[in-house]
Amino acid sequence: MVAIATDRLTKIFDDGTVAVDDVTIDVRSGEFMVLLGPTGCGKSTVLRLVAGLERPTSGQVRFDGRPVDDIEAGDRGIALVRQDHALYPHLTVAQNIGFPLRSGGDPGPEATGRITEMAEQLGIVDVLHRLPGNLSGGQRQRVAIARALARRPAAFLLDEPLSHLDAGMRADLRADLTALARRNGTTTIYVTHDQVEAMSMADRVAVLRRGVLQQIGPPAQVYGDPATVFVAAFLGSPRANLFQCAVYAGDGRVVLDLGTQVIDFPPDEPRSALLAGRHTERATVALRADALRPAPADADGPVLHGVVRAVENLGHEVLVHLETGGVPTSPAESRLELPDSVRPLSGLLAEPERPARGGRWPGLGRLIPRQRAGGRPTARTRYGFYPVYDPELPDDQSTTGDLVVRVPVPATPRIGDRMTVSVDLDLLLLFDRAGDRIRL
Ligand SMILES: Nc1ncnc2c1ncn2[C@@H]1O[C@H](COP(=O)(O)OP(=O)(O)OP(=O)(O)O)[C@@H](O)[C@H]1O
Repeated sequence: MVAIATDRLTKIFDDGTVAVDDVTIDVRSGEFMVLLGPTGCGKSTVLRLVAGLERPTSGQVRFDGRPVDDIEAGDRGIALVRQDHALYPHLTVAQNIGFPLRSGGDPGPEATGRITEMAEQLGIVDVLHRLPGNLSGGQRQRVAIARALARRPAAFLLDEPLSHLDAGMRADLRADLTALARRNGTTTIYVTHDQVEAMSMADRVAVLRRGVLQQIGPPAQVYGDPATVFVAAFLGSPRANLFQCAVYAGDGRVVLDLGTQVIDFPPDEPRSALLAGRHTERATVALRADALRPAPADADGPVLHGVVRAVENLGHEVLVHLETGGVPTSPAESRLELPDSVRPLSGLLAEPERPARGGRWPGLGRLIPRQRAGGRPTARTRYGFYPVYDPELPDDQSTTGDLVVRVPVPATPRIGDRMTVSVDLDLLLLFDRAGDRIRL
């Protein structure tokens, strides 16, 4: 099977849209690579460039190390399946699967054997004689996949092939497709905006945002060790809780100041020393539900307190939304770039309002949510606004000021209850104002 590489691939469309921006990805022979990102991030364009359906503005696509710029799409030996499966309506399932074999000049009996083999692998033997119009959406997509794989392509490209299907069919086909690709050892590039598909199917996942590659790695690594705040926010269900904070070190304490409360770090350890070196820096703290555990109100160690605002019962567990007074920034408002916000905080601290050294916690309580005319709370600090959230995340994926915590069903609290959660500092993720990870 072929190894596919994109080398500094860039695609700028005639209208000036930069769809793919300097993307370098190596897909190993036989690997299942998932391109993941929100709509419009350039996933399909990368796929179309690999397939030869678009020409790059700059950069190269290579198969087994050889540039394929001069090879037409039809001669690249790859199969492409999209969500709109485009079967021939007047041909039976068997004829559809066999179609590429016929045009490829395969002898009859061999083609018939291959059709049966593919139908068996995709669980559609029973419908071989039917016309596509008499199939379910899931069956049609299975036929499209069987047809694409029938002529043993060197690589298999799939563009959101499951997005039209209902949840049950999607889950079935997801598992079958992964097993099929692995069994045949086909190099596969699979495009999706669905993180569950990415996490469950990929050998490695490449996360794209606005045409730029954010991170590439095995799913568990990208989830657990995200390189950017965008990746942290995009992967995971429930979504990571993102809060603005300021690093504060003084009086023998190292804290992340969330405005109305703080996350304490034990003072005598290496990561606290690292953090202390960032004293007064503004950052984003990402807390996944995995990092939070209900705790007694007087628990030792780093904790956050809140009031239960909503309870989502998922059957096996409960997601509790806690109002903690933390400061989110809406995606729309994160576009704000006030002139102040590009000035280093140290400079601002040098100004007359600078708090006295060694005094009480001047940083605490400075991050106060303030209601603006538009009604949305925004970060209001003495240091100005704070555009740390990602405008690319659609509204339903953006965070509110809530902290979402998993709670076992028997311990379900009521709305209005006060709750304390302990914070696992090993799982706490911190990002600088550019959205890049601060590794502690
Ligand atoms: N032919 C074109 N001309 C101009 N702009 C284009 C063209 N094709 C795509 N784009 C733009 O390029 C960007 C990337 O598009 P692309 O389809 O690759 O994204 P995507 O991540 O696959 O999104 P989706 O999941 O919605 O398909 C988008 O802003 C899109 O509008």
